[in-house]
Amino acid sequence: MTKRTILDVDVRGKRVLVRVDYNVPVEYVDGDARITDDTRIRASLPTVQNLVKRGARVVLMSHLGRPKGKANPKLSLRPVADRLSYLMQKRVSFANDCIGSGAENSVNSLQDGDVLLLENLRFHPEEEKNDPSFSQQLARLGEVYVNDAFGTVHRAHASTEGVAHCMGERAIGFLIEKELHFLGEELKDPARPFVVILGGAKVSDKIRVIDRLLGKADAILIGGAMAYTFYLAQGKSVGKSLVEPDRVELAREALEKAAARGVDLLLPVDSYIVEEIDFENHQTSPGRYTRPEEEIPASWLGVDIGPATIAAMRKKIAGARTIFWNGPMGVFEIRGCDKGTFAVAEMVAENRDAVSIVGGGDSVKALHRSGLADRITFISTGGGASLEFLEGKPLPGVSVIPDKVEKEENQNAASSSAQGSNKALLPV
Ligand SMILES: Nc1ncnc2c1ncn2[C@@H]1O[C@H](COP(=O)(O)OP(=O)(O)O)[C@@H](O)[C@H]1O
Ligand SMILES: O=C(OP(=O)(O)O)[C@H](O)COP(=O)(O)O
Repeated sequence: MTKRTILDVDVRGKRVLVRVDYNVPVEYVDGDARITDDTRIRASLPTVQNLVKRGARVVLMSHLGRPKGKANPKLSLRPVADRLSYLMQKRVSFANDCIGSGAENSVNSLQDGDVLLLENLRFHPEEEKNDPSFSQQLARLGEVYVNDAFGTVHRAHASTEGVAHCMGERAIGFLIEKELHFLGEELKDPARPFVVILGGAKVSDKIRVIDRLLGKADAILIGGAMAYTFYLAQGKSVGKSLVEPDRVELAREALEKAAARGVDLLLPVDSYIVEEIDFENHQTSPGRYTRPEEEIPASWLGVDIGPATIAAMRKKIAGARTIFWNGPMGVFEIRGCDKGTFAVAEMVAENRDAVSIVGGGDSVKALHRSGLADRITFISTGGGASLEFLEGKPLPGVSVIPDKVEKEENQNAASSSAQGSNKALLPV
């Protein structure tokens, strides 16, 4: 059964509250925010443009980063409104808050076909708590609820789940529809060997997924900060590397399970290490590679995989027939710590016999930086979301949208093909 989409809803003259994922990478140069990858904004355009064309009053809402429930000017969505306006060649207004009288006044002044972006939802702690009264305040801003935030469908937050229960009309947008369709088709019965590459910094979230992936993948290659929690589980020292001590037990269980099931769980055998890292100014102290199997000294931290690890990964990636990659291999934003990530991008791109899927905000940014994005089969806007989909878990942001009724399915088969341009592959 497929989900109701925006094509199943009459939107003309209605206030349509759309959850998008505009959690884009942002860097600050001389105090000014610069969006360094706008894939997620571009990916929302088919839905937003379709709603505008059909005379909806479009109210967009998103989070940006993890401000922990407090307003933080560095995580304002205002620069995103400017980029969206540029991409649409159309005025996009901005509300300084996502709830309250200011937001309601901004929404009420919209005309048919206008677009408004609300300020960062996560400036309110109630968003991530899925607080019912916060959901009701959001629901006052629209008659129709649309979820098109694929990157955030695995979160049961007020804007992705709670608010939908307060609104009569609900649907998914074209981005979620396309992602579910592609990932569903390709990952249902993946061509083997199926190789999953995992890295990045969201260790506590993503390490939980490994347990289920052990039943699906033939090999799991680990890099990024994720690797160091596994090192702890093996009793190795990790110095000052980013680790999640609460997840060491999970990592130990995953290692045991992988061995018992004969799944290749490949951990780095060497790392690029530094003594100091300044994320804000993109600098590190001079670094060096560890020798294979050398442990990380106490005052150092691992910030990339090393050449021996890259060589070991090359073999696995070259032989794969399906590749799923989420999470950079190191702090690729900083020169010197980017070699592992770009090497993996190259290896994935080089394997022309495999279906390759790369997902996640930062992974996709790295892929674009590598210049190899057009050699990847599918670029997903979701990292954690696509992993949870692969794991087979219900996604709260999708479950909350009703299924199509049969009559609608038949009607839309015709109207979707007529609207083919709205469903083009990601404009990346
Ligand atoms: N060894 C490491 N130590 C600290 N941060 C790391 C390390 N390796 C990768 N990262 C960081 O992980 C971040 C991306 O992680 P994550 O959000 O999990 O990926 P994605 O957005 O692709 O899902 C990047 O900003 C990168 O700098
Ligand atoms: O960037 C995101 O996920 P991703 O890093 O897994 O791609 C989404 O916007 C979700 O963000 P969250 O992991 O802070 O809930």
